[in-house]
Amino acid sequence: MSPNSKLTSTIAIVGAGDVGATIAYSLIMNPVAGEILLVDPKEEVRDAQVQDLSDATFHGNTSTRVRAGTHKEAGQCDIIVMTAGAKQKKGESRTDLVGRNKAILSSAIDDMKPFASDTILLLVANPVDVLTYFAQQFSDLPKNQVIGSGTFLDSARLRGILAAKAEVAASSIEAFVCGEHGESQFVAWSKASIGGVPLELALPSNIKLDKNAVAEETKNKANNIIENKGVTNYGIGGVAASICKSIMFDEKNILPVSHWQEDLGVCLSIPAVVGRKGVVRTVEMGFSGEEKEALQKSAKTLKEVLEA
Ligand SMILES: NC(=O)C1=CN([C@@H]2O[C@H](COP(=O)(O)OP(=O)(O)OC[C@H]3O[C@@H](n4cnc5c(N)ncnc54)[C@H](O)[C@@H]3O)[C@@H](O)[C@H]2O)C=CC1
Ligand SMILES: CC(=O)C(=O)O
Repeated sequence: MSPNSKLTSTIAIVGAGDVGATIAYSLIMNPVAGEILLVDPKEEVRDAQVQDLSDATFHGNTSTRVRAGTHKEAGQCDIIVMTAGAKQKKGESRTDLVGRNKAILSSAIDDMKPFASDTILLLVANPVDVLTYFAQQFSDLPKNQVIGSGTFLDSARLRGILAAKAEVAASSIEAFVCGEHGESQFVAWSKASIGGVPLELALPSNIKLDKNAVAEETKNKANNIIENKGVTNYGIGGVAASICKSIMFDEKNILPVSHWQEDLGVCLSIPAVVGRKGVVRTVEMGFSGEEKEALQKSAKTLKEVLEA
């Protein structure tokens, strides 16, 4: 898509803080929507973000207009990206945010109703898998239309780490983190490949891969960033914009997003086909026995948070 082609779609970003604004910026740099609405009860911050982001549209993207919007208007957009909520302070886990962010989600959804029938609600606020589940309950939208960014960000981090070790482009690596966007996540090592060749075979012979260390480094990356700058915003900015693009242009990319798992009774990430209808289908991964166990464990952890 040329940056100046006519774009007619609308994306609302509910929560115009660090993450919301960075997602908007990514959507300006990689044009997806004709209009981006920022929604936030902190009006001064929201309006300042609108002005700053509007300045960014002068450089190449004249198709996207950024403006302040209401929750009601957000409910009518093609995609609603939900970033409203508290973020972790140093030492806090994502699940520590559940009480505060469930209340914010519930009131924001009430304010947005009634939703356009084909809107896609994309959850980003944490704990993202738990909030995706609650958003499905509160919104009454079809479950395939309510998805979370899930382990897409963790998978991007994993690919970056593997790419540096293997000395190849991250785009040539196929590797997924699955399960919870949190402590119980796991790497689907049995499906990892480089250039279509199984990881073990494709790695240079002088590289000894410590899988546990790589999985831990991947999992801990958010905490390490938050420890030093207080927020993670650029990674999720790119990831959320990619999901929006796959939805808006009906690209049907396979993305590890959080979505409803009928057999597990929770929302968590398994790679899925993502298009204009949201999750089109979950990919049958053929997990190894160990990975199946890790998936069950992740679902159990999430159920405990849902039922607490
Ligand atoms: N899923 C992921 O991979 C990632 C998730 N996050 C999560 O994103 C969330 C947002 O993080 P930041 O932007 O850094 O926080 P922030 O504090 O900078 O911004 C949050 C914004 O939400 C707004 N807000 C509160 N209630 C609202 C409502 N009812 N309607 C609209 N806006 C409302 C606040 O006024 C604030 O401006 C956090 O929960 C954080 O943990 C952050 C990075 C990655
Ligand atoms: C904050 C968060 O969830 C992340 O950066 O992974």
